[in-house]
Amino acid sequence: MQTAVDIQFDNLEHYLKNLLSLNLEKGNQVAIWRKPKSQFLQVLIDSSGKTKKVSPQLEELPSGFVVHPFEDQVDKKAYYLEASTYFKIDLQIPIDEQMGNLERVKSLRSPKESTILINKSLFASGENGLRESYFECSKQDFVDLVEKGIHAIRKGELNKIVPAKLKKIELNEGFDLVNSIKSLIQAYPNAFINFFHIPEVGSWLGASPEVLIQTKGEHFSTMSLAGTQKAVGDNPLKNTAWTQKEIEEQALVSRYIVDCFKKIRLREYDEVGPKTVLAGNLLHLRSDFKVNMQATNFPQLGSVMLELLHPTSAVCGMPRKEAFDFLRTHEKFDRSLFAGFIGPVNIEEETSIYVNLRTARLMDGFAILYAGAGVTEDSDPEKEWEETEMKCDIIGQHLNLQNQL
Ligand SMILES: C=C(O[C@H]1C=CC=C(C(=O)O)[C@@H]1O)C(=O)O
Repeated sequence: MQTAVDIQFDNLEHYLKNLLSLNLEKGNQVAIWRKPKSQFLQVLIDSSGKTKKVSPQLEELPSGFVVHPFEDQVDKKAYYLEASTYFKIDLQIPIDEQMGNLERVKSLRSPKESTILINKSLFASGENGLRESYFECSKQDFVDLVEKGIHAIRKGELNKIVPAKLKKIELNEGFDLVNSIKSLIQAYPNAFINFFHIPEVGSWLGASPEVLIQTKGEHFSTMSLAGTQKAVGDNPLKNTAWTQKEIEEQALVSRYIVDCFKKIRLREYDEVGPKTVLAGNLLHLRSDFKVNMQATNFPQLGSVMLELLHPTSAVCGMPRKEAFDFLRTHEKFDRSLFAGFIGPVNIEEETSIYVNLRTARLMDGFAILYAGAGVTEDSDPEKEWEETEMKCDIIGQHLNLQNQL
């Protein structure tokens, strides 16, 4: 075995495979992410050996990573990985030129050996807690749910609803997590690429397009993201037309955010948009909201808005309570962490919480993909189904890659 001093890694993948195999084997909790448009891969390891839950009073938390399911917990708490170790890797610099800034890995395994060990630890986990979510959702189940939603909207019980489905796909025997992370990073520069592993909860991999709340210094931001179509042609951002249904669907999410600001009597905010944005090979409509927390005297706006916003009408519906009750009654599976929120807290003086969308739960031999679609009065169930298929593909395409062992 080589010692820490003379260990040489061929490349980023080789280093990450060694780092992950060692930490997963030890039972550590791990979060790895790359923020939209960033050149850094950020790595957090919680080696406390304890699964922790905290109230998401973000401003008071030490550096960490939060993970909250779609449903509010009885105790209103989120899983919390504390940063026993935190560092970042510059994706534009060869790994051997930045070893001094990275977590030391004290033994060198071949990529193949590391991948086998990663899979052993990755899949040994997650047996507790969220098991009831393993359920197959047929096309008919989803279409029926959309029709029920449209019916409830026509009766005036709801304005908008976001039914979801789950889709089980087989994983190749040599599933290569690190290769999938790398592939997602390259494919989706505008997404929040994330992987997290909490032994008692499970392992998830995703590429979220949606910020729930972000705070940096005195700046707070959030966004309303909705309306989906496939990006086609040379310049989809300029040449896309949106239907009334999609415009309304997104406007309802913006209205939801503005209603939250109203609840706390916050009047000074900037709203820009909606504009067309690219998320993978999909287009959405997005409006950005910004608040100066110092000027408005709202130092805790991050936590306050997190509580008010989640789950937004981009993943649940409007009115929130009625939409939530509708999904609880009619959606036949547990969303688990899908459409919950995840992200780094107080790391480098920034907090960035994303909606857990375009995501997969990694299981032994298979993955569960999740996707929802915003339904309004004018929705076509068949089209909503196709939309969820496209959303599932965003992650699904990057799981069973050519085996590179
Ligand atoms: C619920 C999802 O996306 C939301 C975010 C953007 C566009 C959406 C839509 O067009 O329905 C959804 O509201 C999902 O990806 O599963």
